[in-house]
Amino acid sequence: MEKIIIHGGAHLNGSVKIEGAKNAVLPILAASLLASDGQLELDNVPILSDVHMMNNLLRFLNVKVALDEQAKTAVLDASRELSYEAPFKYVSKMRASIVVFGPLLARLKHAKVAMPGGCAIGSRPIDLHLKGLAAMGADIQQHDGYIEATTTGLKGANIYLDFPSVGATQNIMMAATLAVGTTIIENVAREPEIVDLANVLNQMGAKVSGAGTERIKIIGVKEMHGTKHTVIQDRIEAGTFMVAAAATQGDILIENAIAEHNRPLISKLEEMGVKVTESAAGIRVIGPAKLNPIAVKTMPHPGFPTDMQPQIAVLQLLATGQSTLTETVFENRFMYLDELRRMNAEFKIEGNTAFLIGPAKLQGAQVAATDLRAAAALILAGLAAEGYTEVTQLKYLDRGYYDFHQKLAALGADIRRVVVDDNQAVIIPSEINN
Ligand SMILES: CC(=O)N[C@H]1[C@@H](OP(=O)(O)OP(=O)(O)OC[C@H]2O[C@@H](n3ccc(=O)[nH]c3=O)[C@H](O)[C@@H]2O)O[C@H](CO)[C@@H](O)[C@@H]1O
Ligand SMILES: C=C(OP(=O)(O)O)C(=O)O
Repeated sequence: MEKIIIHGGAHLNGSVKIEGAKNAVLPILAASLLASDGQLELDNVPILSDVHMMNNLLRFLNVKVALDEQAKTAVLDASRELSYEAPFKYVSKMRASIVVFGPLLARLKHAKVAMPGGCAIGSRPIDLHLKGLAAMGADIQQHDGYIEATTTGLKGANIYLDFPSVGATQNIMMAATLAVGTTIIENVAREPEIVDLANVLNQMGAKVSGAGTERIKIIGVKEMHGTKHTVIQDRIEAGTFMVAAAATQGDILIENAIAEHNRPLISKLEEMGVKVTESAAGIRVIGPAKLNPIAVKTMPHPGFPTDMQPQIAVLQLLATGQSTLTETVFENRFMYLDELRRMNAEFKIEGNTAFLIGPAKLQGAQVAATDLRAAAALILAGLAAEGYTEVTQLKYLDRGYYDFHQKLAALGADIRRVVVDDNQAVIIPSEINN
């Protein structure tokens, strides 16, 4: 087993570089399935366990995938005959694997994908994905833990999403690229990662317009081909380091972070009294001695991102006074708060709102991550706590953060990642970088 051990109290200082976005690269990797000709060449690929998982799934589907971990590039060739079936083994650990469904169906007229797994933050149904694909002429059956769809050929349709689901928008958008006729999707997700995917699709020969607005139009084309693309920066990783600076009275320049993608977080940090400056070099964040309490409510983009909810909670706990945190996107994303209670956090939860009582005098403890962003939040809490914090279940952290403890150590944190035996004795420092 591995764990991260943090001795809290350091004021983080310096600059940190942000990786390509997990939530952009995963659907873009899946989009490679649409190219019957040429290679999709990607730069700024984050080296994460989710990326390895998506690549393994694509390899199983007979896509040729070459990942260069040093150069952070990936080259994908889906010009060979593809398989239509994604078995449970390849999709069980990653929710995002469902985004192969739309491209497979569009390219092969047949897709069979096991119901995906992922972090336990909510029930995460896929009804909106399926409703959209059915409107385009897919015949969809659910059986034996699989969703299977066939079609004689997808046709353009008018689709309204009841909720601006990121995955449903991506799946339907990708399926529509090779459909006959025009598809209009309304009430779509507007996340920057949707825009990045639309840009790649257009470079691959698709005709997608409106990404980033509430309505996306896709005019179907006959064939798509490879292209070159640089994945956008990870706004959630950037946001996590912004909170790290704010929580430790630190001073961090988050290099190459895109402020435009992090407006709701920047606005909330400023409300708390954190100094945020934007420049061509990135975003500089200086944490004050005293933080103001605030109210935060997660919303689809451009609202406050649910993927920053556990991290901002740590900051709210450190603020002087009571803050509120309302989660409207996922129904079960407060599990990490019970772990923070071990570190002396005080809160109460009523419905989908947590009342966080500050200023918490956080103390080091042994805690276990319950999901990806919970892992980041527990580490942030450890940085601000008195004494030693040990965080386990690092498989969640590795889904979305590359080199996290090394990046924090380079900023002055007293943090290390170790392998321990069953008696919790340290065997060796971990060789793992992410
Ligand atoms: C790989 C990736 O990009 N993951 C992100 C993506 O997940 P993901 O694409 O799974 O998130 P969605 O936007 O689809 O889900 C948002 C909400 O809609 C619900 N829903 C979704 C689809 C559906 O068919 N039916 C339905 O009810 C979900 O249960 C959830 O409550 O967006 C989330 C919301 O910003 C982020 O937290 C995830 O990090
Ligand atoms: C919830 C997340 O990701 P996923 O949708 O891949 O589980 C996340 O990135 O915080």
